[in-house]
Amino acid sequence: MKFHKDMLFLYGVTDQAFTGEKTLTEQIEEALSAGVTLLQLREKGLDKRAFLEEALLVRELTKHYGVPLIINDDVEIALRCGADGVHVGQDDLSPSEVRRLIGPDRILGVTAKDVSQAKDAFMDGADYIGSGAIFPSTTKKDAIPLTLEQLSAICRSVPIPVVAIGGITVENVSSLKGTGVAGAAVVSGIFGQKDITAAVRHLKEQLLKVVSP
Ligand SMILES: Cc1ncc(COP(=O)(O)OP(=O)(O)O)c(N)n1
Ligand SMILES: Cc1ncsc1CCOP(=O)(O)O
Repeated sequence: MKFHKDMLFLYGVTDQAFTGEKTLTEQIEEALSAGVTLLQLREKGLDKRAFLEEALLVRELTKHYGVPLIINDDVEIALRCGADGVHVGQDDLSPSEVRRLIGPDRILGVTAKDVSQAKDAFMDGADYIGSGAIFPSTTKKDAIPLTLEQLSAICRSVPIPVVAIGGITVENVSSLKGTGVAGAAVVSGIFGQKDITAAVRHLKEQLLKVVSP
């Protein structure tokens, strides 16, 4: 699927920590049906086999809803499940190596915590940048905090779109206005909510006031 910045508008990122009453696939289906514009399958504890099984299932769901699927960190799983792309961080496989492995047509997302990392990611073939944590995050407690000014500088520094991540909720998402982001990537603000459908709807309503076309 060809990448477009609008895909970043409301980017749902999964985490098993929030399953319980609903399974991960039930949560994902609710988020897809409610209107997330991109989905990242982010698994930190699964072995390869279980991750692939899950990725194949989620691939079918995302196809059904016409939402592109990104796999966090694992290029092999992304290729084997036929995902639309991969997201890597600064401690993962280098973006240029990932680009070589996935080819020119799949989507490559790269985490950048400063302008220099963002510029490098762009030069190495990233389609978009993920920057955060913009607000304190209980999902990734070791995430380095970024100010809104740092986020704006990253947005200005590269010609590719930037999505903000970290502690984003319906209550604080409007603070991203004016930073230049193309959207918000959200874990607990979607998957940690009892009513995922309402969370997605409310986040999208707020994001319409934040993201300029
Ligand atoms: C959209 C998006 N942006 C940033 C991240 C963080 O990636 P990374 O730094 O590799 O950390 P982990 O997700 O692996 O914990 C992301 N996943 N998605
Ligand atoms: C993966 C990641 N990278 C920076 S913060 C974060 C976690 C975001 O989760 P939440 O939206 O629940 O704060």
